[in-house]
Amino acid sequence: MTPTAPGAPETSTSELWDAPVSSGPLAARVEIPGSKSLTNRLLVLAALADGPGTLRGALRSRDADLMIGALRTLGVGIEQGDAPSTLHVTPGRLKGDVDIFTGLAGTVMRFLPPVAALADGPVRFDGDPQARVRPMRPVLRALHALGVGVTGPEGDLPTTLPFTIAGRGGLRGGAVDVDASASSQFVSGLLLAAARFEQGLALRHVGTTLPSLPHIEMTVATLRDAGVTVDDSRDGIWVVSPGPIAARDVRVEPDLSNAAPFLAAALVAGGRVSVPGWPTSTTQPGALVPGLLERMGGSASLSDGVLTVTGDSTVHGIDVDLKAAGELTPTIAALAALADSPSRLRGIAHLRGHETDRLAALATEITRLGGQAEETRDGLVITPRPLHGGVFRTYADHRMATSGALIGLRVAGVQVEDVETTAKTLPGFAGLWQAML
Ligand SMILES: O=C(O)C1=C[C@@H](OP(=O)(O)O)[C@@H](O)[C@H](O)C1
Ligand SMILES: C=C(OP(=O)(O)O)C(=O)O
Repeated sequence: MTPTAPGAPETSTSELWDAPVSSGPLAARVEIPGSKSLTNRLLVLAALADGPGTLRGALRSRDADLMIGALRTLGVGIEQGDAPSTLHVTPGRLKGDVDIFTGLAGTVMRFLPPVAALADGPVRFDGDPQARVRPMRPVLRALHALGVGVTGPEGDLPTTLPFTIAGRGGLRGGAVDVDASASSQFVSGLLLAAARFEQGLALRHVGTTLPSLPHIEMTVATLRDAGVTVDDSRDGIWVVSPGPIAARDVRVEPDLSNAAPFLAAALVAGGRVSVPGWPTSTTQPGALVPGLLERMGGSASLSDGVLTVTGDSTVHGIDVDLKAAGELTPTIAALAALADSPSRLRGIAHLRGHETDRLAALATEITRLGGQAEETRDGLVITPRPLHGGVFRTYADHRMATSGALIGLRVAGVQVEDVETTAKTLPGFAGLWQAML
C-alpha cells in the first residue's frame, strides 16, 4: 500500500499526468497570471470600499473565483470587464443568512469571517474535506473575544470549518490577542476588515513564532494604499484606525510564487527562463526566488521588468529558513532532491496546516521516487539520491503538483497525480509547463 498524507483524498490512476522530461536547455518566456494573495486582498478591500472600484490583471483561478463567489453571495456586485482578469466591484449592504463555500482556499476561509461579522445575519462557512482540518481557531477566537457569535456543529467555539458567524450588521472592534504561529492569515484577515469596525482594531500577536511576515506586510501595504491608517511600528502589534476604505482602480502583479517552479526549471534543465512583469519592489514573498535560485546554482537578472534565470543543470543544496516564504518550499524541496549536496529547510512547521501536511507529503513523495527526505521538527532534511520514475501524489495540493513536474523534468517516468489541482492558483499549468520546453 502506498503511504497517504493526513486528509489526502484517494485518487484513481486515470488522473496521472506524465511529467515531460526536458530534451535540452530551455529558452522560454512565461507569462504568469496575477497574484492570488494580492487578488484576494484587493477583492476584499474593494468589497468594503466607499464606492465602486476595479481590479486589472486579477487572477482567475479556483481560489480567486471562490472569493468572487463568496463576496457576491454576501451582496457585493462583481462584474467581469473587457477581460476575465478585469473585475468591476460594487460594494453593497452585506447580506446575512447565506452560505459561503471556501474550497481549500486559506485566503477565503481566513479573510471572510471578519467580513461576515459585518453582515446583517448568520453566515455559514464550509469547504473541501481537506479544508476541514486547516487551523481556524485563532481567528474565530479573536472574533468571539470581540463579541461576535461563532458556533460550530457542536454549538461551542469551533476550531475548524464548518462554522457559523452571527453577523449583526457591525462590530465595535477594539483590542484583541491572536496566536498567529500557525498562519499569518489570521492576522491578515482581521486587519483587512478592521477599518470598518467602529473602533478599528489593535491586534497583538501572542505566539512563539510568526510565519509569512511578508504576507502581513502585503496586507498593511494594500490597506495603506486604500487610505487606511495602520500603525505597525511595534513588532507583533498592528493598530488599524477606523475609517473609509478608498475605492480604487488597481493593477495586480503577477504571482511570483507561481513563477518559482518555472524559473527553477532553468536550473534543472539548463538554459534560461524569463518572466515578464516582475515588479521592482513588492511585498510578495516570491521576491526571494531570484536570490534562492542563485544560492542553488543559477544566476538571475532583472532588466526592463523581465526576470531571467539561467542555469547549466547544476543544482546545489541549500540550508535555508523559509519561514517568511513557506509557499516556496515545494519548489525548493524539488530542487533539493535533484541537487549535488544535502539541503536543510527550516522554519516551516506551519506547513503542516497548509493544503495538506506539506512536510509529510514532500518527504513521502520524494522518498517514493528513491530520494531521501526526512521531516524535522520545523522542516525537512533532503539528501540527494539517484531518483527513478513513479507516481508523485499531490494530496489536493497545487504546489505538490508543480514540485512533481520539476522533478519530472530530469527524472524519466514521473507521473503527477491530479495535475489539475494546480487550478487552485494557476489554471492551465500543464500547458504552460509543456510550452516552456
Ligand atoms: O496571506 C496570504 O495570501 C498567504 C499567506 C501564507 O499563509 P501562511 O501564513 O498560512 O503560510 C501563504 O503561505 C499563503 O499561500 C498565502
Ligand atoms: C498555503 C497556500 O495557500 P492558502 O492561501 O490556501 O493558504 C499556498 O498557496 O501555498
